[in-house]
Amino acid sequence: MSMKNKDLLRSKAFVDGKWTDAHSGKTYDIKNPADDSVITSVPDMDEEDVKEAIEIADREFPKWSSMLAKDRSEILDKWYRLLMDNQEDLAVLMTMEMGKPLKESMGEVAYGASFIQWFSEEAKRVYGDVVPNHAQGKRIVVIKQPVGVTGIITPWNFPLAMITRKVGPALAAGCTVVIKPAQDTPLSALAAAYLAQKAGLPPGVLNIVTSNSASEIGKELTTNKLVKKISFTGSTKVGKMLMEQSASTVKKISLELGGNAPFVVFEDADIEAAAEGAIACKFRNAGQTCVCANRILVHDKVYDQFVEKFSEKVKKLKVGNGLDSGVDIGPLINDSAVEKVSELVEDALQKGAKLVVGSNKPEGRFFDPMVLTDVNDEMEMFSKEIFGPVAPVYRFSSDEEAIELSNKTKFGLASYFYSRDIGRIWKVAESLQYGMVGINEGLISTEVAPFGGVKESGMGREGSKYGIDEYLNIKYMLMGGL
Ligand SMILES: NC(=O)C1=CN([C@@H]2O[C@H](COP(=O)(O)OP(=O)(O)OC[C@H]3O[C@@H](n4cnc5c(N)ncnc54)[C@H](OP(=O)(O)O)[C@@H]3O)[C@@H](O)[C@H]2O)C=CC1
Ligand SMILES: O=C(O)CCCC(=O)O
Repeated sequence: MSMKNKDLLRSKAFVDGKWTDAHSGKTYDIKNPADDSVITSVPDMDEEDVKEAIEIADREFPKWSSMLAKDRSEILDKWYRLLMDNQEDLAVLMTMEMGKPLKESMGEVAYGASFIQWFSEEAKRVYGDVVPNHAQGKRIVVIKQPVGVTGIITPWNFPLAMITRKVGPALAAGCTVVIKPAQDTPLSALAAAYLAQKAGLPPGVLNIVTSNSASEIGKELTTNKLVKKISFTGSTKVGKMLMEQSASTVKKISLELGGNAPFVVFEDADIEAAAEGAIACKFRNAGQTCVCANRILVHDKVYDQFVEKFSEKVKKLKVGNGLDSGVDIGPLINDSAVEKVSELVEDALQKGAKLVVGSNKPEGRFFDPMVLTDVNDEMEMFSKEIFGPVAPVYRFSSDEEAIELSNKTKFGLASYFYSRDIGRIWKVAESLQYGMVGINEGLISTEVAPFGGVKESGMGREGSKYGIDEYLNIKYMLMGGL
């Protein structure tokens, strides 16, 4: 399968509305993780390049932010339509650079585009307030203003959606942006920028700096005084570092970091629905999402029944190159991801876990999806993000134990549980220390709901009516002498 519109494959960075090389002239290759074939190469930019992009974004900020919201909205809406008109080509490109099955890439393009559509609408609804006055002869008015130049750093697992759900609200609010996509997956971002330009986005409002020197680019974005906001999705380790660096200029920050999602099946659950939900939740993107079920916890009474049903479904998942039809699970992103998954499984096996489905012997970067039983909280995978197609199934025997095990982690992003008892549903949902809870549901991502975590999973919310606030400052004006 190949792309019809070859113009969507870009091999340069995008700065000031121009397709740009690195000052140094350096480039690096982008490879398909399924077979290591080189797709193209992109500029390997450095501190000097990103500094220039920041200055351009700063230069454009006054014009973009003072444009009528309705006009910004129209450009975003046009961009949304172009993304959807090119859904298939963008999906092929995404599968080539990232490996996920084509059907998931199609889904991600629609999901990614939905943030642009949603925020094209929200752009027109940035309301202020009139506060009842506290003293005679005075008036208080509250307005919201765009934060300013925004630095955006995104991961490889959702090469388009992680960008659009930051860029959508940022542009809608009136901010200009400098984006550093993941080094492995810059092509979806560049294709989206190409379409943004076609939609009429003025030069310099959206800039993409490609680089395989993340720390150099990150340092500049987080310490440059012209950047007023940092929005990051990725590992907790890097998120903490960026937070620390951003402290030097006290930037506003949004962090969407790692997760360790529990997926709890109570004894009164619809076991068939729970097994189906666990498949979607665990194996989406070959398990490489921060909201994937990382720990499946099942009540003792229904444990064997669940494992049997779930295992039957896992055995049916087809592994292969994401571009081939019918594939459910593609390759992992790179060799270090394969190594990390193997090590976590090996640690569990050594501590007594049983591998009941799949294999810990990858073929290249492809794993047969695994189900592990006899797992416990002493194993490393209980507390670490697996980020691979491995489903450990833990046992519990009371609601209290399920809640305690679920919350026994430094992370607090997504959680899921299955039950049909309304009293239990409220109690458990309120007790889970997570930003998001799926109840009898394994897929929770949508542009209309606030996505985000608590504890070391980060801060801030993306999508929904709340998402745009991350890119706005509140100002209050007190008028006296009336
Ligand atoms: N919450 C989530 O959605 C995600 C969580 N993860 C977790 O993190 C693990 C590691 O994945 P990985 O891709 O390495 O995640 P990282 O956090 O390393 O990467 C995410 C983004 O941050 C960039 N980055 C890396 N180091 C720095 C730095 N010092 N300064 C500024 N930016 C930096 C990366 O650039 P570059 O690509 O150039 O290295 C990428 O753009 C995964 O196995 C998973 O557990 C990973 C991805 C997403
Ligand atoms: O893994 C991530 O980085 C975000 C999860 C994707 C989503 O469901 O929005």
